[in-house]
Amino acid sequence: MRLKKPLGSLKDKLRLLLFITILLTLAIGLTSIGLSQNLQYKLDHLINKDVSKILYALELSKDSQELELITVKLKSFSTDKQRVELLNKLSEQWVEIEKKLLTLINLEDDKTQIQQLHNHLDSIKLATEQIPLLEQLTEIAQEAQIQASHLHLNMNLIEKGFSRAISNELTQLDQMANTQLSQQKYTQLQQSIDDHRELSDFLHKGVQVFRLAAEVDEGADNHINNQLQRETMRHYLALKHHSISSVTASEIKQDWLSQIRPNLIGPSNLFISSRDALNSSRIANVHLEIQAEAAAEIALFSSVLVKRVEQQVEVEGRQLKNDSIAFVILVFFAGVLYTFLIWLTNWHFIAKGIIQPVIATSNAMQAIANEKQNAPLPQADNLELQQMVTSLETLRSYAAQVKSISEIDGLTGAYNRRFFDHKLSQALTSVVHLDPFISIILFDVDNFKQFNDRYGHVTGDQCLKRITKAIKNMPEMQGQIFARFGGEEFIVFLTSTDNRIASLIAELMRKEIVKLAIPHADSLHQQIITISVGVNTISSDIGITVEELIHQADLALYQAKASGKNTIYPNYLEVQDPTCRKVTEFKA
Ligand SMILES: Nc1nc2c(ncn2[C@@H]2O[C@H](COP(=O)(O)OP(=O)(O)OP(=O)(O)O)[C@@H](O)[C@H]2O)c(=O)[nH]1
Repeated sequence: MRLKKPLGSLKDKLRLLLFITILLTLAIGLTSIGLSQNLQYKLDHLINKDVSKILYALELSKDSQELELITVKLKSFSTDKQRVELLNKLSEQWVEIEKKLLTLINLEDDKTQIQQLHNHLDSIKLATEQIPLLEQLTEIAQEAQIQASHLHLNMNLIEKGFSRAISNELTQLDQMANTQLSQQKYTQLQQSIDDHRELSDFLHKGVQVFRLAAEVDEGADNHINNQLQRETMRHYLALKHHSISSVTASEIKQDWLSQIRPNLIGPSNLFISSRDALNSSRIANVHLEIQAEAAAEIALFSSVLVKRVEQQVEVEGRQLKNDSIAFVILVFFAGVLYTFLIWLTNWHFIAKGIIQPVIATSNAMQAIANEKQNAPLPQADNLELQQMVTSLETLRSYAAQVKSISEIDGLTGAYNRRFFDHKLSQALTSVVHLDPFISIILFDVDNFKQFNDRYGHVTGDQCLKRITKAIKNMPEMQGQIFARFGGEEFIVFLTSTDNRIASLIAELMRKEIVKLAIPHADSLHQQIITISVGVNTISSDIGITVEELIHQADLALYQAKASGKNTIYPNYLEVQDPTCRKVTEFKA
């Protein structure tokens, strides 16, 4: 057997509705907050992280390029002050680059990128560690450079002095030769000519030495400078071993050789200084290249990072746009769903649970008030409504009882006088328009006082009940208003029934009572209960009141009584059939 589902309370349902609404509101609210925070986070990430990353990466690239520029300048500085300034700038630039790398590490989420940034930090460390060495190398290079320049200058001055002195000596020899020629001192002249030639050769060789020494370049390749050195030394040796017979020229020779020698052979001669300058600046340049390479790598990394973050920003921006659209759509549909659910729950709980039952109850009450006993009651789907329906059922039951009380005679079960009057009044109102005739049958139990007196009131009551039952069960009485008129008097009214038919029915009624054969010792008619019947008929075109109609029926009854009882007396106001008045025709 299927168990009936217990009804829930509307109050509980409304509480549940409130709970669901709060839950729904909270769910939608929390989801919206969550989604908007997610969007906010993404936006923050885009603006604060990605954009900052691009800015720092761009600055990093710029700083790295500046550092490269410093390394280039450091390869060709001219003064020591400039060198020191450039080296300081180099250190500062590395510090700046390091700071930006650290900021980028903080901004970066990608582990590979972070690792790369750390690698660059390591190369910065190496580069900065090399700066003191670079300082030394550039200093040595510069000193060697200065030394070489100094020697060049020295050689230049010696060359000028040498050329001037030898030229003077040659001029003097020329003059001496001219004098000897004029004096025709041919032997001496020959000696002067020889001395002049020797000195001229010496000058020529010396000029060769100076020319070669001047070609030594600190910027040139060591191979070239070595060749120059060999060449110079060869010419120097030739100069040194140049034979000069003149004592004076020989002294001049020795003097100039002693001046030239330290510059070419000394501990820090022109070639050594040039090589030192070249080598030191070469090593410094290698170190500067390493620095420049590290900077270039950082610059390259920065530009790649910028591109990558730009692409990331583009993707994230697109994603953010899509997320924003999705968020708006989601919130819109959540709102629609929320409204729909609120409407649905309201409809279910308020419209269906309250308004519809109230209307149904109102209709049911209206029906009860209109005495429609079979009117449907509302369908209960909650406890409160169930209580209301139960009350309505009770009310309907009470209404039915009241109706019954107000219409039915308590003893006999026939209609009562009030109901009869009401129905007759209605019939009289309608008969004017519809019924051609309306007849009243009024009967009274004969000698009932004596019956009561002899058999008692209880038996009298039973007698009245049997009479009522017998009359009610007559086929002719079906659908007719049969009422207890008062005491032992009963009344019937028959619509659309003329006096003749009504009289026939009245006679059948009288016979029905006779048939009952209720013993009545004091009756003059076979010592059984009998009735006397008065019939009154009116036609529809006669305006008559209920009281008058009944009064006429009462007069007919009186006539029946007066005629010896157990008889009927038909009265018809508009007499069409005179035989109707002949009471004897109906006698049993
Ligand atoms: N048992 C009983 N008697 C009733 C009831 N109502 C009225 N009666 C009695 O009916 C009797 C009517 O008496 P009467 O008016 O003298 O009429 P009657 O004796 O029938 O005489 P007639 O009408 O001339 O034949 C009274 O004795 C009433 O007490 C009732 O409900 N039960």
